[in-house]
Amino acid sequence: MTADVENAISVTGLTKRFSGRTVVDDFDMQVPKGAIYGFLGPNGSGKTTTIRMMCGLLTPDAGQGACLGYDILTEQAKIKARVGYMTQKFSLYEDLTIRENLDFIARMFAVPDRRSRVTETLADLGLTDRAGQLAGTLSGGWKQRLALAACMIHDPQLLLLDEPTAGVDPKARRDFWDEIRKLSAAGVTVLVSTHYMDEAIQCDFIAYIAYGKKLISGVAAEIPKMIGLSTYRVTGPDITALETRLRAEDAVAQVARFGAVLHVSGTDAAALDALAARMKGPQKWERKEAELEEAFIYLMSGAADNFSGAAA
Ligand SMILES: Nc1ncnc2c1ncn2[C@@H]1O[C@H](COP(=O)(O)OP(=O)(O)OP(=O)(O)O)[C@@H](O)[C@H]1O
Repeated sequence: MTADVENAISVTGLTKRFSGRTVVDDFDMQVPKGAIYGFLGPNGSGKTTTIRMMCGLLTPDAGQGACLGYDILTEQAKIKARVGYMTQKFSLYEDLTIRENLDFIARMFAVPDRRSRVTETLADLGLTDRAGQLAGTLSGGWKQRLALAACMIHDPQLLLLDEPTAGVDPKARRDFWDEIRKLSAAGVTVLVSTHYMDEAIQCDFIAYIAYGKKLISGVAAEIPKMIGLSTYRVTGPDITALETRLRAEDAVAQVARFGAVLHVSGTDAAALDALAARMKGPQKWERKEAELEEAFIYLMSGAADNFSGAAA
């Protein structure tokens, strides 16, 4: 057992090769206990492989570290017993009832007082009356709540979420994140792998991974500053034509449109200021603090699948 009271996870030099190809390269990371940590990056960039190594679910070819106080190389079973994993796909049995599904998972994790824990979970979910219903007949939002409850049934200290709200309606999505916030406040550490901005902005910390390398990581609110993005908010007439013109400007790294408003960002503040001064007139240009939304769009804009391009 390694003593690390502050961090739920602390790893250095994690490296993984598949068929001679390095898919995760020298990855270091600390995840504070109770944090919601988002992993962003293109398809195939190594997010899942990284997360699995950090949690002792996959053995790295190089590197070391601790997860929940246990060595990721030698104490994997102890870590696994304390991890809840919610995959993107509904992974419960559609032709078992809601109660049977919870009971099955509780049995798998050898949950003490299994029956009462299942009954309690059903009550917490508000599904006591529907305990005998087949899980496959639930709506998407309810399936997701059930899946979350199932992967929390053994009181894990670490929760892994893989694009958790893909395909779920906005209300269910908000409820889901409320639930995740409560778990995080209670000390559960949450790792989220996602491509979606509305999942990314729920995270306290963000790591951006491309081609198996961590390109940026830190407190979510500080990511725009780390990238060095400057942003202007532009409103006024002929926004669509302006958008096209701006995309051709060297000073402009990206133009994000929010209804009738353009957020124009660049990494060279002086060049962007000069452009704003030149363009001012029909449209109003106001400097604004770059936010995580802009940073997310900027980071993900190069998000062609990994290993398909020249940089692979
Ligand atoms: N068991 C495996 N054997 C061989 N190659 C693998 C294996 N697991 C992952 N890979 C490859 O490693 C690379 C990284 O995969 P990984 O699933 O970690 O990426 P990801 O960023 O999570 O992708 P996505 O966002 O699509 O889930 C990919 O090229 C993938 O094909």
